Amino acid sequence: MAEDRAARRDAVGALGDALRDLVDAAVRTEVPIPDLEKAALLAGEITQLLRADLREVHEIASVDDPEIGERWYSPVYGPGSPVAPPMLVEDFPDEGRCVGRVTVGKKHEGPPGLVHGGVLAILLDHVLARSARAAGHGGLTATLTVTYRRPVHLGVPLVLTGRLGSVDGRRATATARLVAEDDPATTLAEGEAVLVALRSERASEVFAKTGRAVGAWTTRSSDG
Ligand SMILES: CCCCCCCCCC(=O)SCCNC(=O)CCNC(=O)[C@H](O)C(C)(C)COP(=O)(O)OP(=O)(O)OC[C@H]1O[C@@H](n2cnc3c(N)ncnc32)[C@H](O)[C@@H]1OP(=O)(O)O
Repeated sequence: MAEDRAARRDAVGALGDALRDLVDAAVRTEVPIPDLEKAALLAGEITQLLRADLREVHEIASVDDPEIGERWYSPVYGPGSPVAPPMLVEDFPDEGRCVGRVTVGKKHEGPPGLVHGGVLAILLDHVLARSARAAGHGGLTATLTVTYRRPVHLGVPLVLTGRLGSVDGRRATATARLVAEDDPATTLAEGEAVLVALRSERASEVFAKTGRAVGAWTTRSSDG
């Protein structure tokens, strides 16, 4: 009997939570060497359990909805991803806007106590692309410009706002701003992007190995 997808999503999210706790502990621990060795053995046992049934790298997860673009293992927002911060994102499609909320922990540290700049770039890229997609202009990031204005500290609740700018054929522009939740007047970082929607025949080529429909990366008309 096919598994219930909602129940599987719950289980994937619970494993994601547990693994994120594990990763946080792994990058912060100062336990003695024998405990590190024991933890490595235990982690190996978990790996063996999960490897009993693996997807190929291009295969889309059974919990995903590729038409809408919902990805349960997204490194940005995926509930099942051990490496995602994860960011919670809310779409406001009528306003061409989306808002992400995230607190970045030790695993994404750059300079001591600060968030890695590459991690800020991925968070900005996500809200930039998503603000366009939510308004019906799905596309790949063609250019991304990040301006780092202030150091961003670990453990601080952050708010990222992406806004769709102009749309010209398959090309859209978007801007994004990153602030601390408790100091919304101070810009910590900004992003600008050009997003280009794939022609449908090109999308078929690019995503052929997934064996699935991929409407979310083209200019959308029917997927929702
Ligand atoms: C709910 C989930 C939300 C998920 C959000 C996830 C966000 C993730 C975002 C990403 O990370 S995307 C992954 C990283 N990006 C890529 O992999 C893109 C790789 N590059 C390409 O595939 C192609 O270069 C690209 C699709 C961007 C453009 O190829 P095309 O062959 O479709 O472009 P073409 O040359 O036909 O140009 C189409 C239009 O775009 C314009 N264009 C293309 N590249 C451009 C560029 N770099 N800058 C400005 N404009 C550009 C081009 O001028 C033209 O404008 P016009 O129609 O007005 O003439």
